[in-house]
Amino acid sequence: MSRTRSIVIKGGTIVAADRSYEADVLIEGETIAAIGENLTGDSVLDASGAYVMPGGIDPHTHLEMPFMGTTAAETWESGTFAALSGGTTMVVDFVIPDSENLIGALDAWEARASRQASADYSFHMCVTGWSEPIFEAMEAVVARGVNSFKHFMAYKGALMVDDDQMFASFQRCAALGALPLVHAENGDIVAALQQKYLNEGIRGPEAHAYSRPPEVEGEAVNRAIMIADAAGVPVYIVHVSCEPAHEAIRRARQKGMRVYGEPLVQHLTLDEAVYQHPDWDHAAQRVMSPPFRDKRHQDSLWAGLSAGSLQVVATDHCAFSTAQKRMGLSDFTRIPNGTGGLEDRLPVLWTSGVETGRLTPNEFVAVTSTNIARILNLYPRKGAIQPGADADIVVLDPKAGKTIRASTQKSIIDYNVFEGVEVRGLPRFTLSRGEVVYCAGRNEAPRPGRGRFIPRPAFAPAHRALSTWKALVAPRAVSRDPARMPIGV
Ligand SMILES: NC(=O)NCCC(=O)O
Ligand SMILES: [Zn+2]
Ligand SMILES: [Zn+2]
Repeated sequence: MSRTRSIVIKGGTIVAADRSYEADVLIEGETIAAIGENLTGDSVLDASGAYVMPGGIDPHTHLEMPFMGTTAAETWESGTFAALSGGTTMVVDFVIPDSENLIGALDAWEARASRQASADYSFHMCVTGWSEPIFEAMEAVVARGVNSFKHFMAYKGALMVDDDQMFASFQRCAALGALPLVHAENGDIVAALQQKYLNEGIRGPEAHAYSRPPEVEGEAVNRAIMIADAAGVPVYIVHVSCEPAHEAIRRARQKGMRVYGEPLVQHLTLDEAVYQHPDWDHAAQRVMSPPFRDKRHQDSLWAGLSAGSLQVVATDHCAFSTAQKRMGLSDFTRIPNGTGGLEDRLPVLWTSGVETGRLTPNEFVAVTSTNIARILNLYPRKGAIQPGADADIVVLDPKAGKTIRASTQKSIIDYNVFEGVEVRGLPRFTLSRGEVVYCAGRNEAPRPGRGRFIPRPAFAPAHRALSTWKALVAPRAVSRDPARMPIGV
């Protein structure tokens, strides 16, 4: 019988969310077998001078997403290769059903992913309406290992749900032990502002930002949090871009509410000046919702990450080609919304976060991997360097650097929103379930289809705690002595 081959990662500093220490990591097969000194194995990966971290988890991607009359050009094959080469070993993508057939949509996403993905993956299911079949299907979705449901408060006339639909779906999430996610922008106000700028003849990408001011996001985040509280369920706000949104999350968490906030690496580092760029393509390539903001909002997001009021840094990787962006040449509302970042999230965050002292290396691991593994009930299989965990590991070299260029990226998109940015903190090796899937200096793509669907059970610990508490404090009928009741009614 053949013995499982082992690998030892030697000479590095293990950086976990809670501490850093020097040790070797022994991998047998797909999992971590031991952590200690002087470990031996069949082969050795040299991590001297480098950090050994849990592989990044990007909980917000839209690979090959059908959206705004086209389909995001980044495929599962190119997107997951890009992810691995940037140190991200797992993505969580959004299934968008175009009918009440949630399971059919899940099957379609799974078919694309299982054929092409080289990184592990999981899914969130989108709830884009409300009906008895959707209510029923949500249970079947959870049984398939998908424990999170996304709701869009924007994209009126397309994906947007109203408050009553969202409340009904949140209640269903509470009962099923699932986590609701929310794209929080007031879709009615956005639609009205879009019309106003079109009427005024402001038709370029700059109007995209004008029509989605921070207040529109702040209002929606407050509303989503209140609706979640009324439904008795935790809530996760995606792509938090500004202080009013962060403020709502911060305030709720101070009251003990179980609310999570996810800024994107793009919102932390790129600003709204891009929409004023004289080159139309440059501005349109950066159109996403919510739009990039000014420095005041970026400072708020950074503060939230170090203070703990924001927990996760994602990308919302939803990448369209320049040709696709030009669908909105004469009308900004037709520019497909979305930007890329999967390949660049870790190096950009390392450079702008850890190298500047805004994040410690341990906080970096927390916001790129461990926190989301906990929130999505994947921990410690993912998001941890410990015996028994999947050997999803990035050996990050803090001295290795590059200038980001679309011409050299793994992503198949013809531009990069971080073009020209100098970064350090590049992967020397990326391992996915014990296999070296990326090695700096070698341009070998991993095998498409090697990635695996990772099921996520319902009732994460925070969900269980909140439902216990809500049951304890739920309104109850007062039991009265009949002698103290009025007679004759
Ligand atoms: N964010 C964005 O502009 N596009 C992707 C879809 C979404 O998350 O709203
Ligand atoms: Zn969104
Ligand atoms: Zn998104």
